[in-house]
Amino acid sequence: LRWNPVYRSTFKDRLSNRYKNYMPCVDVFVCTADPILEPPIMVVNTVLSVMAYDYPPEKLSVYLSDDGGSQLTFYALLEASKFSKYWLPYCRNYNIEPRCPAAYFKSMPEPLGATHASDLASIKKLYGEMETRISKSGNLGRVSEEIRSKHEGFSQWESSSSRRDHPTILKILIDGRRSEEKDVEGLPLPTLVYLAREKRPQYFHNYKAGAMNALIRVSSKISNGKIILTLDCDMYSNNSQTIRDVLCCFMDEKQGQKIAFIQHPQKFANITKNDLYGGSLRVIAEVEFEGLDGFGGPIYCGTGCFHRRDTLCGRAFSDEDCWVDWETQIRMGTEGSTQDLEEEAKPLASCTYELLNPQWGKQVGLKYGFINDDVTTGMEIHYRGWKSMLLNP
Ligand SMILES: O=c1ccn([C@@H]2O[C@H](COP(=O)(O)OP(=O)(O)O[C@H]3O[C@H](CO)[C@@H](O)[C@H](O)[C@H]3O)[C@@H](O)[C@H]2O)c(=O)[nH]1
Ligand SMILES: [Mn+2]
Repeated sequence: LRWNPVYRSTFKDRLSNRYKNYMPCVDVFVCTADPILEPPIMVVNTVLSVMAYDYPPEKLSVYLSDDGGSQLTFYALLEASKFSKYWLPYCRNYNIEPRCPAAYFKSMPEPLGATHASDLASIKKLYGEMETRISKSGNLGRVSEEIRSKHEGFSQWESSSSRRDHPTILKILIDGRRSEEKDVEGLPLPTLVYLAREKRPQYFHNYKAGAMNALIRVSSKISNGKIILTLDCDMYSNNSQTIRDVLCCFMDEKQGQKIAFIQHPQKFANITKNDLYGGSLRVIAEVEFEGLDGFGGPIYCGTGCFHRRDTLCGRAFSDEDCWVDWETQIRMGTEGSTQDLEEEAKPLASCTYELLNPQWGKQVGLKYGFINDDVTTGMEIHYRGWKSMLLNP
């Protein structure tokens, strides 16, 4: 065996030319667990960065799982859903990077002319106002009655609800199937969903793996994207082209069919000047991962990773049966109202669902019982015959 690092690059223009109308639906899962340790404004920045991917919005759905079960986080997502109607057109018109608003404003963007300057000033103002409203609630420690009375979503919190004891709270804030969900320029928006799975003190919830498995099931009813991106709430997307990059690999006719997941390295923005603690993870990101890619692929690291839905749900690899029809999209529940869809999906996130379906956490979904469920899940996928890839654009 020889160390055989692999460095990949993609040809996105060819993908677009060839598969224009046949690209799969993509579901993005963002996980959060605590409105104090993970401030809602940071969480919605992550959400906005992926809502703004350069990808057809009708094929993109973003889910926020809130294990904190917090009205503060829900309120922030509600604010973000309104802000996205301005943010997405702004990103599109000026083709900006990164599309995480906080990171973008911090980068001190130079406007390209007078119109851009005025648009930049107004979007910055809108963002600032949203941030102020969100932090007001944060400082208060609760969402005011005035705000609560304006959106029916808040009524799902019962007076007895606490983070460890509450029913499933599910709200489709933007239903991409509905034609009236448009941005300020009249273009469609991606679907946006808030989920706080049911929590009861007598049931073990399996931490992040449990949250991910609830998301896999709930999203299968709502958008059922064939590709799933998992993101921690403190990790934004720094490149709007990433979905297209990833699809170049998954849809590659020679190698793509063997690929179960595509991992991106974690990059941190708040590293000390001399990187005293080695936070840039250079050995992992620049040596080990490329080397692993030459031996069947890197491990799954929990965030920044695109999976095939069917593999995550337990499908084994076989040479005869590896062809994927990316074009057809079985979108569940295309009929019916948003509310019907919510009611249909809710039972999938209940505490008892997995008691009746004990394959979850074992053969299906993220594996339970490990502190690093991501690594063990990735290794099991490899064991079932699949390969993975590293993309480090
Ligand atoms: O009960 C829980 C606990 C955590 N999380 C979320 O899971 C993510 C990761 O948790 P964190 O406490 O930040 O763990 P880290 O050690 O920073 O995470 C690294 O290690 C984990 C375990 O290997 C991976 O799952 C992560 O993706 C990876 O970034 C965060 O977004 C949390 O909000 C939940 O959703 N529910
Ligand atoms: Mn973390």
